[in-house]
Amino acid sequence: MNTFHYRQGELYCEDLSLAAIAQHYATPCYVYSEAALRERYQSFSKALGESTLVCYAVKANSNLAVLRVFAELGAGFDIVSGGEMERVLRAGGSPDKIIFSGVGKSSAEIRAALSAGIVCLNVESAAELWRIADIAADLGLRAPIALRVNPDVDPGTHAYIATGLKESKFGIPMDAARALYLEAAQHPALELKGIACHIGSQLLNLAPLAEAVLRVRSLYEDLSAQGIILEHLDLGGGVGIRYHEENPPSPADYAELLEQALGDLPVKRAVELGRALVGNAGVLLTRVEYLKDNGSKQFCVVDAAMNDLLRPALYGAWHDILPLRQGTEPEQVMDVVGPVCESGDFLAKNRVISAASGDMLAVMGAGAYGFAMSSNYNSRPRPPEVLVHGHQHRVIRRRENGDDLMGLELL
Ligand SMILES: Cc1ncc(COP(=O)(O)O)c(C=O)c1O
Ligand SMILES: N[C@@H](CCCC[NH3+])C(=O)O
Repeated sequence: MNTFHYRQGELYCEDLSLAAIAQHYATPCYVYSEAALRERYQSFSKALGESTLVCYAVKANSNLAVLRVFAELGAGFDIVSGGEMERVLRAGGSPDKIIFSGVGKSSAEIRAALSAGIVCLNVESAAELWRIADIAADLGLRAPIALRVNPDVDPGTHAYIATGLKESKFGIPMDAARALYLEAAQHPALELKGIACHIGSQLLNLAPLAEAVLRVRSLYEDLSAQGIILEHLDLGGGVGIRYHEENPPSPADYAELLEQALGDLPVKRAVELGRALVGNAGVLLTRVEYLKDNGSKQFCVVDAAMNDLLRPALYGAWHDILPLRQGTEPEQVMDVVGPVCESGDFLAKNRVISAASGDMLAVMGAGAYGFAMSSNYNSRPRPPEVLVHGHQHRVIRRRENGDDLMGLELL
């Protein structure tokens, strides 16, 4: 699907000119395509089939309107906080399709999740397991749980977003998990539902995931042999997307991997996809304030910054930057930088760009971990978010103003 495309020199989102949107809402501004959200979810859910619950990993983009699109499509949700659970429920998500991951669930979050009746808590340590058991017993419930195992495989991604290596804080080592299942099976307030695993994000090569899935399978078989029959295997998220020249796995590649590894088991599956569902459904629009020549270095100073899109500063991540109107300015090699007082505040380094002051640009691939990781650093209001549907656009989160930035403080 060609969500963002040029028509007569203007960049469009679906049937709307992004320049017109930038003029309407001012910049910086996030824009998402509803058609792209739907298409990405449907292609994964179709490829993976009915035996797999496709959960949307809310952390990637937790806007209520985005969540509502996925809820309407029947998605499950992978959450990592009580706040994310509130948002999913507010957007119409069903508790019986919510999975709760994360290494540091508080007692209040566990109590809220159990009371809401979510389908499974993915447990990350023995200490957390016994806390969940105590809270469930106190509530007079049985807690539905999976242990998140750490398969110790190298996902071949950026170190900050690799989660399945033994030195990472996530999951329980396989042998410890095996023993913990046997103990947990004796506890009356625990209901053993499945096994969970997630090895990292922006996976471009499926071989490490295949290895992890085989380790999960082996644990499932061991437990079955000991009389512990689990209902589901949650294989996590992490399918990568194309930001620049990557060649990410397709939904069909991913489905084939799961089918080959698990197709003969009488067990349901869940996946937790974030970036693959929303990453290329969104852009960040920005305007060029100044071109600046420091002699040896050229800068394109724009009105979006690391507080709006942190990925380049945090991971050195590449995002394509395209003009909203293809112009005639000569191309130059420039750093695209924002107004924030940090030398790490850049959206691109040494990029060939044709731009003049006042031009508008789109930072591509900004639908995942864009607004979700934004902040008010330098007391900058966070940008609005806009959803496009065919010829229509609507604001789905308004721009923050000075009152938003000071409203919670006491002099
Ligand atoms: C447990 C868990 N599930 C799902 C995801 C979603 O990852 P992605 O956006 O790469 O699909 C993450 C993030 O890495 C995660 O930690
Ligand atoms: N924030 C990361 C992904 C983190 C995945 C969550 N475990 C990124 O932008 O690539």
